[in-house]
Amino acid sequence: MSLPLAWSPAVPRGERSDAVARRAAVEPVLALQGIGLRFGGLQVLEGVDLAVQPGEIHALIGPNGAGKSSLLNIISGLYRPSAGRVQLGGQRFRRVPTARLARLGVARSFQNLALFPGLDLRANIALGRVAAERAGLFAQWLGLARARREAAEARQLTEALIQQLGLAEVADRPVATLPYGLKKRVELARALIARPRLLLLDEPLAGVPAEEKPALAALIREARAREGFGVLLIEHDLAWVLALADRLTVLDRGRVIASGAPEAVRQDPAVVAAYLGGGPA
Ligand SMILES: Nc1ncnc2c1ncn2[C@@H]1O[C@H](COP(=O)(O)OP(=O)(O)OP(=O)(O)O)[C@@H](O)[C@H]1O
Repeated sequence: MSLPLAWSPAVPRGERSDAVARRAAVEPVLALQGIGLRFGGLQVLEGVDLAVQPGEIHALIGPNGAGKSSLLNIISGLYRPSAGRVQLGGQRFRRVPTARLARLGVARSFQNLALFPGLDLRANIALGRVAAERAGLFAQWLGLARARREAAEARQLTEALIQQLGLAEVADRPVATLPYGLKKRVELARALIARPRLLLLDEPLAGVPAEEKPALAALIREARAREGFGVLLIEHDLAWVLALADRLTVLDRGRVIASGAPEAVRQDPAVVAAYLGGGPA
């Protein structure tokens, strides 16, 4: 028996680029060791181990209330785990320093869009670069060489992403006037402009019209192949998870009940039982 799901329409899975293969030889972009989380008497997570390799799209799935968002909040420093360590950018943390996330190579998109509706799309994307800039505001004000170089690079990257994500025709429009599917692309572009090593995506396809999902999923895969970053995503649309992810980790009531390639996980009896018992996530 396997999860009652049809495989999604083909997303080009693509060959992993040489750059991705080279980076795959190095350490994981994210490693969680023995993560536990308690809220009062509620044990939300317990003994969670998980690693994301460079160039890997890793999906975190599980029934409602399994602890997926809490785990993402721990990785981005919003929650402090009650046990375990998070390894990011070669460093191990009990609590990840949120203010240093960009410097640690992490970018995150949110379930509810966090865009500036009055600003045009180009400005929204460029803002994603600010946290990753090395030259401080003072250097920018002084017009120092490094700051000028970074500003030029940010403009180039913005334009490249606008092209790559198919946003050229709407680049000058205020984000508020864009349909939801395009707003999701802007949010993806804003995360990508920081050139992350780890991209955290919270329900990247939620609310996107069905006919636009294949294109958005393909854009995520293409960006990953081009840049070689690792992705950890939460997505409730399981058909798309199976099409997008290279690897799945399944949480149920705060514990990892399965981890592996999508086809193997899909047939795992514990996973089937968790979903059938609790209803699809
Ligand atoms: N800040 C908090 N305070 C208290 N309890 C919390 C907090 N955040 C999460 N929880 C609890 O932790 C458990 C896991 O919630 P979480 O949102 O992480 O699950 P999830 O797998 O993301 O669920 P869903 O798929 O429904 O979004 C739930 O019982 C939730 O009520």
